[in-house]
Amino acid sequence: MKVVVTRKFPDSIINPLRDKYEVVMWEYEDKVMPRDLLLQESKDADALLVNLTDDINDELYEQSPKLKVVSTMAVGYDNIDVAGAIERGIKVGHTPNVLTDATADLTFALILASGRRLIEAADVIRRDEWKSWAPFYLTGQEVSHKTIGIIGMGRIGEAVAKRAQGFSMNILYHNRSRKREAEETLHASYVTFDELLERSDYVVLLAPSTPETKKMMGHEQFAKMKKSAVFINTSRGTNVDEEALYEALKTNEIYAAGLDVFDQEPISADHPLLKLPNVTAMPHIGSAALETRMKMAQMARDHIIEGLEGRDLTHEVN
Ligand SMILES: NC(=O)C1=CN([C@@H]2O[C@H](COP(=O)(O)OP(=O)(O)OC[C@H]3O[C@@H](n4cnc5c(N)ncnc54)[C@H](OP(=O)(O)O)[C@@H]3O)[C@@H](O)[C@H]2O)C=CC1
Ligand SMILES: O=CC(=O)O
Repeated sequence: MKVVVTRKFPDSIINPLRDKYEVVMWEYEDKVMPRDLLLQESKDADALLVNLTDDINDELYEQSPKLKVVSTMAVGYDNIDVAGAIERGIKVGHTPNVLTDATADLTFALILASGRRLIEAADVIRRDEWKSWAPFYLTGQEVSHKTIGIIGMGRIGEAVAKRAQGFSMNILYHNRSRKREAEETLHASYVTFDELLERSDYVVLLAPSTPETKKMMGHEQFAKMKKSAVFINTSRGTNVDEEALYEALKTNEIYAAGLDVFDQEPISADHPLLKLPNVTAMPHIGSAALETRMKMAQMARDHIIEGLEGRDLTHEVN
């Protein structure tokens, strides 16, 4: 059987696949496998080990009759046509849980960095512009004791809430469904989307990218936020209307934003958002801790073996 791997992985990850199957692996870790090559190699492939930059869609399924497993090294699977896969009996695997803490850590780092202007302050020193201590120099927003509103209180949302408890924050959340257990253990209050926007000092978006969440943060939503509020997005860029976010930040309708994800990735340095001092931007590194990425790679690899051996995938999307 043939497995196509769309990024270069270390031998320790790939050798267990090589022991059993023919493996075709793209030669770069940091470059996307060209679409035409992916399509070419997928024609007789039994399984694909992919990531969030690969578009796995009908065009690919139609020309890959042997395909049995698509395993992505990510928890989000908005780049995969899951319904199309299921229709064809193709199993789809993803990597939840192992990246929850690392992504929650990065989310909280963005909360602190955006609220307390850390990147702006570090840049002042690098540019040799620090003149003296001053009473109101580089003052930001407090984090401790403030209200955090989590949109998408799932695995990562709950892990962010746990961190927020350590900062004595008041925790609000909004999901499509209530999570009574989380309300008890995390002392979180369920509120409507609008109430969350109106009351939160830190609005944190952690809902997946779906047709329902597309641009769920737009002009109307930013207008409802406090002028002193900080917006954090570690979910997907498609969940935000970036023009509306730019306007809200530029006109001080909101205080700041911390962003790990963008509508177009990689975002260009010319993008208007990146010209604003009150934007802290990261290149989609939510889960980028070495130990985490190794666990994700192992899990994604193991899903290939499980699927090709005819077993259920440990973390199957259905
Ligand atoms: N920046 C990065 O590097 C990373 C980003 N991510 C992103 O984070 C997302 C969340 O991951 P994870 O916590 O593991 O996923 P979960 O599925 O555990 O949580 C997602 C939560 O979002 C809620 N949700 C879904 N649709 C809506 C909606 N329309 N409105 C409000 N809430 C909604 C769900 O609750 P309910 O169904 O009740 O609405 C659920 O509680 C991923 O899908 C991915 O996009 C993940 C890892 C790393
Ligand atoms: O964005 C990352 C993911 O795992 O999803």
